[in-house]
Amino acid sequence: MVERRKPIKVNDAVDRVMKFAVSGSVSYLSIEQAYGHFLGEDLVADHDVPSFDRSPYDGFAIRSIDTKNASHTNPLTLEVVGEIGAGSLFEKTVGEGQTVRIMTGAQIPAGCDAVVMLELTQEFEKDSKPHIEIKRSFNQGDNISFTGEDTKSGTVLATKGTYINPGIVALLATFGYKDVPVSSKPKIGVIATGSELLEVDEALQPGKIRNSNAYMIVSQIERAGGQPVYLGQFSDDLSTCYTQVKDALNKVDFLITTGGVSVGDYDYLPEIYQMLGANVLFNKVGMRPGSVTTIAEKDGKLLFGLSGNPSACYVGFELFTRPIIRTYLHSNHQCLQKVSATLGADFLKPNPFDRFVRGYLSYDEGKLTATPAGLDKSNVVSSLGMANVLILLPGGTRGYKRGMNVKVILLEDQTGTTLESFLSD
Ligand SMILES: Nc1nc2c(c(=O)[nH]1)N[C@H]1C(S)=C(S)[C@@H](COP(=O)(O)OP(=O)(O)OC[C@H]3O[C@@H](n4cnc5c(N)ncnc54)[C@H](O)[C@@H]3O)O[C@H]1N2
Ligand code: MOO
Ligand SMILES: [Mg+2]
Repeated sequence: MVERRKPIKVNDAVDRVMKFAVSGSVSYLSIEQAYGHFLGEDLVADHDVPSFDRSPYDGFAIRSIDTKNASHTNPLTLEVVGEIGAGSLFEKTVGEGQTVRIMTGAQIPAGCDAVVMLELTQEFEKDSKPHIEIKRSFNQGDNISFTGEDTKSGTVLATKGTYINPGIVALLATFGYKDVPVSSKPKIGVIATGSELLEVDEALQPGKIRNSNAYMIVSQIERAGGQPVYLGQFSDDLSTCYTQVKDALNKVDFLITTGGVSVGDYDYLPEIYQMLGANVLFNKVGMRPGSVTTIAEKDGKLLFGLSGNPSACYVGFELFTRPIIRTYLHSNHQCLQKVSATLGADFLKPNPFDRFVRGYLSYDEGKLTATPAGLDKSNVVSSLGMANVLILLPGGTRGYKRGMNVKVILLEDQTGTTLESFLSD
């Protein structure tokens, strides 16, 4: 009689795995390479931005006091005593009745406290000297971009573990990070098991399939921020698979295997964990797909035994491996975000287990709709291509009808959420 496995709840499973989460080290990359990595330390402004009062317009820097009585009927004439573009300085102090032609981004000259846009002035020559006419008054500070108005020195602009998007790259450059401290990516080994597996460039043969999981998982690792180390595909042979898994553990931070975790004659992973003396955290989860997901730990190193079925493999990775990767990268938003959406199609099949249905989000007049992406079986691959969310349908006796409110897990989001909020939502 085959062992009967006792399923645990998805949240308990996530919690058990996360007890073994560790953070990695910090290394340096040039700013050109930093995009797509994760900050290895807090990004703190070490100077005010801007670091000097500057003009937000092309125009004239003036002393507002001079314009006190200026109006349409009483135009004010000022002598233009200089001209500065961005990056240049006006070295003298501007005096009464004087102005300096100034370009966007240039430092406000000493003596001036406001800027008039070019369009509001009339330029002319008097006594062979350039002058302007202004027909309204200005207040102190009008049209000045003040020191520190963008950000003040000492402000934490992004915390350690933040995903480096193009905006973060702009901040890194602003604060002079030629070399950027980044979280070192965890090395994650990938082994595919199965005697039915063909290489991706092999022609189909009777009873065989191409190994899609390995390439899918490698991409999921990259999307999550890890560094995949593909170690190959192996036939269902106990001693080969054992040796491969044992050797792999010395080379990587975590190891993912796909296939061989169920109760079939050639499902060797449970035996391999036993031979390794690994501590199996669970081998059955109350979820579909991915109920056979098995996770073990050997000397603190996690072994993710993901299902061979493509959709089950995919979901198991996003729920259990991704938060481990993000923790390694120092993120405190390790888990994928959950948001509310309207279910876009009936899903009438009830199931005692929680379902994670591959779906896609659409945005209809500000309303989020999540629609199942295709056939919802754990052995299908076709529904994965369109999936950008997992629609969470809690287990129970009822089916779900179009229009109902559901939670969805955002697969492509980089912000994430805390473990606490993921588990409580
Ligand atoms: N008697 C039972 N049978 C099964 C149970 C069960 O509880 N009792 N669980 C079913 C569930 S649920 C799943 S999910 C699968 C899990 O199977 P394994 O993780 O042991 O994976 P395999 O047996 O190796 O393969 C399953 C399936 O996936 C295909 N596969 C495997 N590797 C790949 C790959 N790299 N790329 C693409 N496809 C792959 C393989 O050909 C099989 O079709 O077990 C059920 N059975
Ligand atoms: O682990 Mo299986 O995916 O529940 O189908
Ligand atoms: Mg099997």
